[in-house]
Amino acid sequence: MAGTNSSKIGVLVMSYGTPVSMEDIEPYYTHIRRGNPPSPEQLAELTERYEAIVGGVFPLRENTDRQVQGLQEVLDRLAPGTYKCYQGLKHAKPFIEDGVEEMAADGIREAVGIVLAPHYSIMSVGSYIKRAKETAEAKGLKLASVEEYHLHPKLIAALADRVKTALKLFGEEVRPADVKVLFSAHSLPERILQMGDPYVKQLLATSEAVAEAAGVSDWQFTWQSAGRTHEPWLGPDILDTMQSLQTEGVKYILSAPIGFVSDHLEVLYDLDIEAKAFAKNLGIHFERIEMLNTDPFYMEALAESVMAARNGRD
Ligand SMILES: CC1=C(CCC(=O)O)c2cc3nc(cc4[nH]c(cc5[nH]c(cc1n2)c(C)c5CCC(=O)O)c(CCC(=O)O)c4C)C(CCC(=O)O)=C3C
Ligand SMILES: [Fe+2]
Repeated sequence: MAGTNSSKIGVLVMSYGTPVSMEDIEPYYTHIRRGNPPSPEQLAELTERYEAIVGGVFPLRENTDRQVQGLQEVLDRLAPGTYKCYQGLKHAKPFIEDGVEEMAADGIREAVGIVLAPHYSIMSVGSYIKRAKETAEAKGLKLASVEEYHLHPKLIAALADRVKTALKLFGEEVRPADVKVLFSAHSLPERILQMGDPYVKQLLATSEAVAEAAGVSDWQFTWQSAGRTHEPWLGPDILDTMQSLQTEGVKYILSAPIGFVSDHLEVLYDLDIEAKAFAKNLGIHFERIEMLNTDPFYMEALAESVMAARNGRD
């Protein structure tokens, strides 16, 4: 049995994490809030949002499991017997640290970390990688990392394909040119702008590349899912943007949440329930592109990024 895993390169696949059950929402939320438990009102509000989208399993958990498995399959095809994937979550078990420890326990000496989020921000991908590197160092494991893949040609192709497909959801009478495509991503506190963070620039670059590949000329980028804290968050928010678009006479909106890769709360609730109802009130027909989940092109973009990072210097 010796050496079956220890000769492999570990791949730490990192994702946000989601609760395992309704009872688990409180400890999960407390972890997101760096150990400060939410107020009863905050907890009730988040629980209601999850109740609206969860039918049994929390969708992000299933999707992350499938994405890790899908990446393993592509890596096995491209480089048989070379890589072994492990999961590491930011706010739920198995935590990022657990994933690195599991690799170390399997005898793995060399690994690559990648986050299931294509755009780099110090507050998102940067913090995942920092935690992974700290544990790897403590365990004597060499860890390279993929910092971004927001312009990977296969990611752009997969997203453009989804935009083109979704433009047909408005019906035959509606010309694609009459539809406003609204790219969006998770807002972050405005102070990232003073930190020289590449997040905004990368999101605009992805939006532009996808619009071009899909032949879309009428598009805009907007933020969504801002936190409810006292500091200012990046705007405009998607609801405000839709309000302005309505006054400009826009009747059809295609939502393209390119900052996310899975069906989860920010998509299934914030867009499909909240934004859709808001649009309906404005008399706007609102549709959304399908999320990437285990899209084969997305899985290949991840696999190629992992292989490139392994061959790279860091
Ligand atoms: C940049 C970014 C991404 C995208 C990149 C990435 O994927 O990493 C992302 C994804 C996600 N965010 C998620 C869930 C939540 N995020 C929260 C709160 C926060 N998000 C933040 C940032 C991000 N979040 C920040 C700065 C906060 C404030 C607290 C803090 O400073 O950390 C809260 C608290 C309540 C609320 O504010 O709504 C929840 C429940 C889920 C899981 C959904 C599910 O379970 O289906 C996913 C994929
Ligand atoms: Fe979040």
